[in-house]
Amino acid sequence: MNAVATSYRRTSDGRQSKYAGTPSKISMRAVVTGGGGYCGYKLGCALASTGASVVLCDINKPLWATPNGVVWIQTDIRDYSAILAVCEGADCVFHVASYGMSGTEQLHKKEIETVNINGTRLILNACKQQNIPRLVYTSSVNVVFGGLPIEDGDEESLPYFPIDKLVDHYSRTKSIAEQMVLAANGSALEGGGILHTCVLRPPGIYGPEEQRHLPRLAKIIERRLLSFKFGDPSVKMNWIHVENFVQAHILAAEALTPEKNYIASGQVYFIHDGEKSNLFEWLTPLFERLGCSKPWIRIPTCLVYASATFMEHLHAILRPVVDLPPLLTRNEVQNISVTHTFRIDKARAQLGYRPQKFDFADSVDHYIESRPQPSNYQLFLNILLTLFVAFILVFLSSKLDNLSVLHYFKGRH
Ligand SMILES: NC(=O)c1ccc[n+]([C@@H]2O[C@H](COP(=O)([O-])OP(=O)(O)OC[C@H]3O[C@@H](n4cnc5c(N)ncnc54)[C@H](O)[C@@H]3O)[C@@H](O)[C@H]2O)c1
Repeated sequence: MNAVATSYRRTSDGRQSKYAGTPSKISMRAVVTGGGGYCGYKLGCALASTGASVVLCDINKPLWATPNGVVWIQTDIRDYSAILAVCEGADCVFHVASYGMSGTEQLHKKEIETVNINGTRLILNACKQQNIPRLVYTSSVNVVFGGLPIEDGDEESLPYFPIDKLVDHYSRTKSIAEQMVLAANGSALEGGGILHTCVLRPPGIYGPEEQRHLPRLAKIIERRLLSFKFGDPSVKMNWIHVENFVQAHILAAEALTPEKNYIASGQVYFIHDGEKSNLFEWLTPLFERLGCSKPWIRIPTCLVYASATFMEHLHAILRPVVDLPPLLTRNEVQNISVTHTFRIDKARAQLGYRPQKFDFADSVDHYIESRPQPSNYQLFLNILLTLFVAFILVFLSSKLDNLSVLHYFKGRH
């Protein structure tokens, strides 16, 4: 607890905020769960730069140095006594931590459920016990998108996608956690007062030093595993730059205060850059900077979906021996091949959210400049993987008509 107290005393004086619409000075004691991860860390640093004192609570240490006003405390959000200690004296919790969003993590059901559902429950309980009046929850567009097209959807008209029909544990658990957070809005705090909660639903996040999507996509492209494209070229999705993500979170926390009439209390908001694009077009700078040609072979989405199903099963069978990451999961195939775009009018109107313009190519440049060069062993592995995937695709093509999963997928479109 000393570390927390020390960090709180180190509250810096007000410096100018570079985040549009956010106050230039924030006197807040904030806890950021998942603060060791990309977005949580950036959020914590931005809060500190505006004068807040910040505790990053995460099982993992941030990859980057913590500036003045920020302290990292190793905390598992499934450990209630640890959370209680970290939350003591805080004014606002940004609950950013999650598990299982992409790649092989998506298949680790038990970890996903304990972190995303149980962890969220404990965080909410800690807010009530430690009299923390504000909680901003980072959710995901996946709570409403489950593989059926959504064009310019808004918060009021889109229902939750039925939980039992979501194909991945991450989306299912984010949906359950989001609903728990909203249900907790208005709960009594133990020392008097009320807990105000709100939810932000970002799409895919990008930015310099992003660790989750960009390095993985680059690897896949370099291994020529993305030599094919799938899905209709008119399919669109949104993205959000990490600085816009940060801006929205700071504004949401402000909008849970009496000064802002608690306007965000019990509300959900879609947030993104205010643009939509086709994934394969959007990735053009990455293909170019890696010196790889853009995919020109178009293969049926149902074939890719079948491969993803096969790879998920293979992963489950082999997991006791080796954790073989699937190239794509079913959820990722849906994300790429089905339009899902959202309106951000509500965030603009109620939070004052004003997304700044960013170029994905800048994040790619940053990645290319800072990454280590691939070794000969990695190049050899790339060739092996390319052959393996080619084999699976040929095998599945020959079985195409016999796979019931394809009939299922075809039936949805
Ligand atoms: N990255 C995206 O494209 C994207 C898209 C939509 C929504 N989101 C949401 O945004 C949030 C942040 O995403 P990110 O890209 O920074 O992810 P990230 O993986 O970089 O960060 C998540 C952090 O949570 C931490 N964590 C996991 N289990 C924990 C536990 N038991 N206790 C404490 N900490 C734990 C991890 O160590 C990690 O540092 C997440 O809630 C995610 O669901 C992300």
